[in-house]
Amino acid sequence: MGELHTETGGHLPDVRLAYETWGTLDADGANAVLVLHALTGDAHVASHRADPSAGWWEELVGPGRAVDTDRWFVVAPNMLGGCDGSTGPSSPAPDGAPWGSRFPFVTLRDAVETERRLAEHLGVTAWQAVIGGSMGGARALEWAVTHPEMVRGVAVLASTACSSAEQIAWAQAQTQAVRLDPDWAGGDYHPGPGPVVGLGIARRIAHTTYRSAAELEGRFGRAAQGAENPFGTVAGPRAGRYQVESYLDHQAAKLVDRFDAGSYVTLTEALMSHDVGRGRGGVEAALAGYPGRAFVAAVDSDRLYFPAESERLARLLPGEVPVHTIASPIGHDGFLTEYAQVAEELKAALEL
Ligand SMILES: CC(=O)SCCNC(=O)CCNC(=O)[C@H](O)C(C)(C)COP(=O)(O)OP(=O)(O)OC[C@H]1O[C@@H](n2cnc3c(N)ncnc32)[C@H](O)[C@@H]1OP(=O)(O)O
Ligand SMILES: N[C@@H](CCO)C(=O)O
Repeated sequence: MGELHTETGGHLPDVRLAYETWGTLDADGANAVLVLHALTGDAHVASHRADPSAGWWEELVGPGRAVDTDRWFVVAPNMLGGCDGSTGPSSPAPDGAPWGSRFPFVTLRDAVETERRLAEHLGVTAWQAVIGGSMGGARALEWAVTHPEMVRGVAVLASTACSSAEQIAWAQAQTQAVRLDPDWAGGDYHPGPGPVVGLGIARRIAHTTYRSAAELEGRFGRAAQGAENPFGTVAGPRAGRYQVESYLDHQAAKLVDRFDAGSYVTLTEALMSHDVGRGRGGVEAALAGYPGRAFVAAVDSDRLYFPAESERLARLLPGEVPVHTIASPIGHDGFLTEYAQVAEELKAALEL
């Protein structure tokens, strides 16, 4: 994608974006749909011939699905700063060593600029829809506000127009957990293994906010993990655990296995900076300038991206925009597990 001067004055001499596509682009380049991933997601939204493994929104995208790949050319990039093929802190800098601490602070606007260049590279002239959940929804809104002439429809699931103090607070605990791990080494831990303890703690904090208290209670309650004695964690050398501790240990290990700590901090801080109203006279003024279609959905049990925030977003978008409800007991992650509930409404609202 060439060189990038970032919003806050950083410089990347040569940005690479990894992406996947489905379907065929028409000659006018306008039958396109952009799908944007959440914090630790990737470009693999759905299966395709080259990679038949299920994607994270498998039931949304494909032949005959709500985003019908027989009709639409679907594009999904890995975000700038990520670790699934796009340029991020673990990628080589011009001197061949990983960027590490030299990787600049990036914002969602910087990510949108790299995605705009990707559109140009692919020959896409307009998006019928830009769709995302959580951080993907935040980027989708940034797209709509930054390039309204290119965005005919936007879908924002479990997300907001700007990160709230509460969301920033949870995120800060996570970035601190990574940064305060001695193996972070100021961000220059490559080749690794790096701050795996800190990253694991960050995921435990994050994952708890992605789920609901009711789900954790119903699923684990106060049960012990197998024959382990939970009181062992306090009293003795035997590290007994509650079942929910074991579950979070597992979630932490899974993320540490598949995600780079530098990317985790970079993307988390990009999301903390999210504010479509920055430099545009505030959120209200920024959203008022978007003339396209909009679809907004919230998970009823979300305790990180409250449904009330989606209602505010819908009110501020021009026209009558209803908030569609994903009914799920699990919390924020419901936009990844039960999105199919709103797939038909999304298709209708964005004329897909
Ligand atoms: C694998 C990848 O590459 S994912 C790439 C794309 N990723 C993304 O888009 C990120 C977003 N995705 C996610 O965050 C998640 O995948 C979600 C939210 C969609 C689903 O979360 P999951 O962790 O799969 O579901 P769930 O909360 O039910 O946890 C199940 C896991 O907990 C484990 N588990 C359940 N109870 C316990 C326990 N008491 N102790 C230890 N582990 C436990 C299960 O064995 C299972 O393990 P597995 O995932 O290794 O099979
Ligand atoms: N579980 C998701 C939700 C973030 O909003 C992720 O890790 O990307």
